[in-house]
Formats: sequence, C-alpha cells, structure tokens
Amino acid sequence: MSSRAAPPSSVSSPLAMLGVFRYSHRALGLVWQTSRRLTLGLALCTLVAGVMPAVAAWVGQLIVDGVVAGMERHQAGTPLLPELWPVLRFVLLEAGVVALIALAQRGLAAQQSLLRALLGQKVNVMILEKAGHLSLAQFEDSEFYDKLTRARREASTRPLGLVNKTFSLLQNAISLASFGVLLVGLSPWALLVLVIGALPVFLSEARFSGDAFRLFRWRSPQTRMQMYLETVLAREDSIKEVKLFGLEPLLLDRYRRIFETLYAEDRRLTIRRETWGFLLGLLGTLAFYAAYAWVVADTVAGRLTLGEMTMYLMVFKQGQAALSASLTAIGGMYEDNLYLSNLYEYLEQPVPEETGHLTEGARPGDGIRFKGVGFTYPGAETAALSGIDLHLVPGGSLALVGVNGSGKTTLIKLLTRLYDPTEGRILLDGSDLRDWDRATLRRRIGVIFQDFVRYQLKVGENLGAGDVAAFEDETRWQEAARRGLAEDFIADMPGGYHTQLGRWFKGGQELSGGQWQKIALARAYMREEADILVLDEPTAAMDAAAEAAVYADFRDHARDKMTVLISHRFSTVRAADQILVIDGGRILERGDHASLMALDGRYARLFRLQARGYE
Ligand SMILES: Nc1ncnc2c1ncn2[C@@H]1O[C@H](COP(=O)(O)OP(=O)(O)OP(=O)(O)O)[C@@H](O)[C@H]1O
Repeated sequence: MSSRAAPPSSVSSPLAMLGVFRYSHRALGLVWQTSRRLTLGLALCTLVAGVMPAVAAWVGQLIVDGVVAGMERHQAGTPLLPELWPVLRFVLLEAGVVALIALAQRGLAAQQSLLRALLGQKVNVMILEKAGHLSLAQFEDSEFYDKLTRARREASTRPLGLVNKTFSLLQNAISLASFGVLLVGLSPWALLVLVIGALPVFLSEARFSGDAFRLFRWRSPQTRMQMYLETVLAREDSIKEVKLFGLEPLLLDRYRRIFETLYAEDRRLTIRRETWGFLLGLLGTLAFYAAYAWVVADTVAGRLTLGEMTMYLMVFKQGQAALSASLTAIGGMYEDNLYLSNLYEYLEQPVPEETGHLTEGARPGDGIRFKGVGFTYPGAETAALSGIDLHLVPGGSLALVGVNGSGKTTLIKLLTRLYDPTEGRILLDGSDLRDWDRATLRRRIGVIFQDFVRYQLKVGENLGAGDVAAFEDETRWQEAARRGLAEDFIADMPGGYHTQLGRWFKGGQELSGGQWQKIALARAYMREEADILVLDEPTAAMDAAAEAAVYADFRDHARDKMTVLISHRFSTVRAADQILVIDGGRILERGDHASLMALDGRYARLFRLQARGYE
C-alpha cells in the first residue's frame, strides 16, 4: 500500500505547507450551504469580538489620561464632581464595550455548537450517500477502504473545527490589525517587532502539524486493525467464539502492541513539537517584553502620557494573547485541512458511470445467456471464472455445484451485476446486462446470498427490506413469511411482526441460524416482480423437513421464472433442468440429473457419496 510505503517525512517545504490550505474555501462553502444565517451570525460576532478589545484599550487610555488631568485640576482647586463626570463617562463606555465583547463571545459559542451538529450531520450524510454509489470492488480495495474509514472517523468534528479556527483566526487577525492601528501611533517599528517575534513559532507549528497528519495517514492500516480487534473483542456476534477459543489474551496483546508502536511515534512527535514550540515562542515573548521596556522607558522620559502607557501595555499583552491564539488556530487549521483533503479525495472517488438505460431487452423472453464469460477479481492473479457459456430460459432452473472456492458465488455476482465480467458477455433477453437500466435489473432479480444480512430491525422490516416499495406493508410481510416458512415462529414471538431482532437494541430477540435463513428466504419472496430467483445455499442451516418444504414451494412458485440455485446438497440439486458442475472456475460437466448420472463423472461420484452418507 502506498500509504504504508511512505513513512512521515520530517522535511516539509513552506510551499507544501501552503498547498493544503486549498480546501479552506471548500470548508467555508460547506458551512455556508449548511446554514447561511448561522454563518452570517458567526461572521458578525467575529467582527465585534475582534474589534472591541482595541476599543477597550483605547477607552482605557482615555480613562487614565482623564484621571490624571482631573487629579491635577482638583489639586489646583476645582471642585471634585464636575471633574468626575467626564472620566466616569468613559468608565461607563468601557463597561459597555466589555459587555459587548461578552455578548459576541457567547454568540460565537452558541452558533458554533449549533453549526457543529448541522455540519457533522451534513458531512456524514455526504459520506454515506457517496458510499451508496460506489461499486462493490471499491469497498473491497483496502486503500480505498482506508480513505472511507479516515473520512468517517472524524467527520463530525473536523469540518467545523476548521471553520471555528478560521473564524478564530479572523477574530484575532482583526484584533491584531486594530491593535496595529493603535501601535503605529507609538512607532511602526513596534509593529514589526510584533510580527517578527511571532513568525518562527508559526512556521514550527505548521511544520509539525504536517508531520502529525502524515503520521496519521501512514499508520491508518494499523489503526484500522485496532478498530477491528476492538470489534472482535467486544461484539456479540464474535464474542462467543473468542471466549470458547480463549482468544482474548492473544488479541488483547496484539491490540496493546499496536498501541505501543503508535504511542512511541506520538510521543516523539509531541515532545519535538512542544519543545520547538516553547523555544520559538520564547523568542516572541522576548520581543514583546523588549517593546514593553521601550514603552516604560518612553513614559518615564515623559514622551508618553500615563494613559498611553496603559493602553500600549494592554495592547502588548492582549496582542500577544491574540497572536498565540492565531498560531494555535493556524496549526490546527493545517491539520483540519489535511483531514478535508482526505474527505474530498474520498468524495471525489470516480464512480463508474451508468450507461445502461434499457428497460426491455432486444429479444424479450430469451432469458439469460452467458457467452464466453470470464472474471478475475481486481488485484487477483488467477481468474475466478473462465469460458462460461450457458443459457437459461424463462421457466427453466439451473443448479450450480462444485467444491468450495470453485466460483459459484462469483457467477451469481456477475449475474446480479455486482461485478462486470472481465471477458465475454452476459445477456438478458438478448441485451447485454451493461446496457440495462440498473434499477430495472434489480427489480427483476430476487437473490439471497449465503452471507445475507441479519438486520437489527423489526422482523417485518427484515422481510420488507426485500422490496423497498413494500418496506412497511404488513400484508406483504405476512405473505412473504408464509412462503418462506417463517410464519409459525414469527407468530410465536412476543411482538409478532413488530418484534425487534438481534441483540443490539432493547427487547431484541435472537433467532436460530435456520430461522434467520427462513427470514432471508422470505425476504427474497418479497420481490414479487422478480422473474429471476437466485438462491445461494439458502437452506444449509434448515432442518430436513423445512428444506423439503422450501423446495416444494419454490418449484411451485418458480414455474414461469428463471431460477438459479447453489447447493452442496445433491438431493436439492437433482430436480433442476440444468446442472453445471464447476471446477476451478470452469464448467466441468453439464446436463440434467439423469444424463450426469449416466455420464458417470464427478457429479455421479459425488451424488453416490452423499447418498451413501444418508443411508
Ligand atoms: N471478493 C473477492 N476478491 C478476490 N477474490 C475472491 C473474492 N471472492 C472470492 N474470491 C476468490 O474467487 C474464487 C471463487 O470464489 P467463490 O466465492 O465464487 O466460490 P464458491 O464456489 O461460491 O465457494 P463456496 O462453495 O465456498 O461458497 C475463490 O478462489 C476465492 O478465493
């Protein structure tokens, strides 16, 4: 993997640091789309919170100078009260300014927290929507899966983090600019001291943030392994086996060792980052205090009034605070930008374009044809299927048999267009599957895979999942349950069709393996419009009586449909019109039960072997 092959570099050019800011405007655009009102509110509060500190410093100067002048005049004999009012006016003004700052800060906090919720939701929805458009092959690509995991992990915090920091940077920049206006009165040099003192620490901040991100990216496979181990160690569907095999100590040890490696890297980076940050920050502080000394000296020499001195000291102190806040914001923004670069890399992942629009084939009623079909999984060296030719007519049934890994499920994945063949063509009603409108195709095919999903939803919804248009249709649930032989045990459940399944949610009921299989079968029967029914080992976990009943009903129901069945039980397979024996991705034998028995090849041998087992 490329991310694994590129350990974090410790050299980063200043230009590379700037490069990642290219996502800032997209983050702001995202916030703007999320809520215009809140974005405008944030901008307003930022402006107020940015300008007001300088105003407060300036009013502070007016107060001190007013006090000094008042004191002098009062000592010279003027009465106290008339001298007091002009100064008290400024005190009142200062209180008003401080109240305004507090209001702006509250406004910022409130709007940020509202925006955090909205933005987190928006980004998560974007990630999940994109996931819905990706192909199965993309999910199976580990590098891509890394991107998805990284995007999801911090989706709810990073985008708003970037926006908060951008606004905080703006606020501090406005404060600094307004302090700058006041400082120019002292000397333009003072301004220069301020900027030069802050620059080194900014550069170090940006550089180490870049390192942190590269580390984060590079180690992503390890982090993913840690998350996986957490899942295995703490989820109900794996804990049973983990306990019985006594795997906890072994897996926990692996979990710890990953952490220790990651922690050692983190520790090194944190120490370097903080040491440099401290040393370079010290330079900035020195610069400030040099300017401080300069102001004190000028005041003693009588070149500045007491009020001016107070103002400058305040400006220096607050200026330094604003600068360090800006630095923190910039460092953090850098990291958030890098996160967003990952998010957008994921969101911009090209999706295979849909070119098919057919809702009807060129030769309706022709059924399914495979012509010289071959398929190699992305990244695999050998073909999973090759040279497959077959024809299945409406009303016909096809059974696939073969040892584990021979390619049966792969054939179904091609038929259902989860993958496209890498060689040859698959035709439905005379037209290539690739030319068909995907939704039409999906409606025509009802399928259960051996690893069907056990949704942690209501029983009825588990059935309804088979046809989204009838997801909540109770009559259809009952109908499908009857056909899938699930009716009886559902009736015995405490909430009937409304019983929650699985253990994740309160009151959830767990089912046996065979009962789940009946649910899956019933789910396939929800597809009333489907004229192609595909069952990939649907009855392996059912008892013999249930299995016999399922097939009796299946044959009945499927009279005018095309059926494809995968099973390791020959008793199930024998009734099919056409049986393909697959071996190493190729068709080894084909024919109906009688002709294959007459051929006396692999099928006949395996059939006799199983039949003996049942004697
Ligand atoms: N997603 C995948 N990526 C890469 N290779 C795969 C993938 N799925 C299956 N394979 C490989 O393709 C070959 C055929 O697998 P397939 O699942 O079609 O076998 P099968 O005949 O259905 O087996 P079983 O009887 O065990 O279900 C196997 O060698 C398997 O390792």
